[in-house]
Amino acid sequence: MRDKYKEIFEAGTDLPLVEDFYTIQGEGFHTGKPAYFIRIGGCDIGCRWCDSKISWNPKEHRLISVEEVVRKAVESPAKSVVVTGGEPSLYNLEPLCSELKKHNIENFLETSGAYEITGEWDWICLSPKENKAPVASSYKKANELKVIIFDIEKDFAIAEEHAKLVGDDCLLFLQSEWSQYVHNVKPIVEYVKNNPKWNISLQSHKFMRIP
Ligand SMILES: C[S@@+](CC[C@H](N)C(=O)[O-])C[C@H]1O[C@@H](n2cnc3c(N)ncnc32)[C@H](O)[C@@H]1O
Ligand SMILES: Nc1nc2[nH]cc(C(=O)O)c2c(=O)[nH]1
Ligand code: SF4
Ligand SMILES: [Mg+2]
Repeated sequence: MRDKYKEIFEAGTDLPLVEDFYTIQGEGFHTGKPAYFIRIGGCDIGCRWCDSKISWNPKEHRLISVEEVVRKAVESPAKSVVVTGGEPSLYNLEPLCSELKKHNIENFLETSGAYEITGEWDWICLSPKENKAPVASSYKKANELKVIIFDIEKDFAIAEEHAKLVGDDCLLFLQSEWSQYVHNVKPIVEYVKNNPKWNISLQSHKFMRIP
C-alpha cells in the first residue's frame, strides 16, 4: 500500500476523504464530547471485524485538500476534530494538524499506530491490532490505549501486554468488539472490577444510533 500511494501518503496535503460529519465522540476518554469527524481512506491492516471496511481502499475516495476539509470543520460549531480512517498513520499528518491548529481547533487521533505517527496532536487514542502491531513510538505517544476485546479467552492477556508498552500517564480502556457485545459485556465488567487500572469504553454512538 505504501508504494502505490507513496506520494500522497508522504505529502499529506491532499487526503482521500471517506466521510466527514459532526457528531458526538462515542468512544474512549472523550465520550460524549461533540466533535467533527474526518475519516481518511486507506488501511492495509485488515481486521476481520472492522466496522469501517468501506475506508480500506484509498482509491475509492476523492482527494480533498487539507485546507478544504478543515474549512468544512471550521464552518461547523465544532471546537474539536477527530481524525480517523482507515489508518491515518499511513499519512504525513503534519499539514492537517498545522491547518487545524491555525484555526485553534483541538485535534484528536484514532489510530492503530502501525506506522510512525506524524503531526502535533492534543490527544492520541491508540487501538493496537493483531495483524500489525504498533511501532514503538506510537506506544510512547498514546494518551489513551483502547484495546478491542473480541475473544475473551485471549484478548485480556493481549491487552495486558500492550499496557506494558505505553507511558505511565496513558489511560487504559477495554472496548468490546461490537458484534460480540452481548457475549463479552459481563466478562469485561468483571475484568475491570478485578483490574481497576482499566476502564470500559462503549461504542456509545451505536447505542444512540448516531454516526
Ligand atoms: C475504524 S477504526 C479507524 C482508526 C484506526 N484504523 C484504528 O483501528 O484505530 C476506529 C476505531 O474503531 C474501533 N473498531 C473498529 N471496528 C470495531 C468493532 N467492530 N467493534 C469495536 N470497535 C471497533 C477501532 O479499534 C478503532 O479504535
Ligand atoms: N460517534 C463516533 N465516535 C467514534 N469514535 C471513534 C470512531 C471511529 O470510527 O474512529 C467513531 C465513530 O465512527 N463515530
Ligand atoms: S486498523 Fe482500523 S480501519 Fe484498519 S482494518 Fe483495523 S479497525 Fe479497520
Ligand atoms: Mg467508528
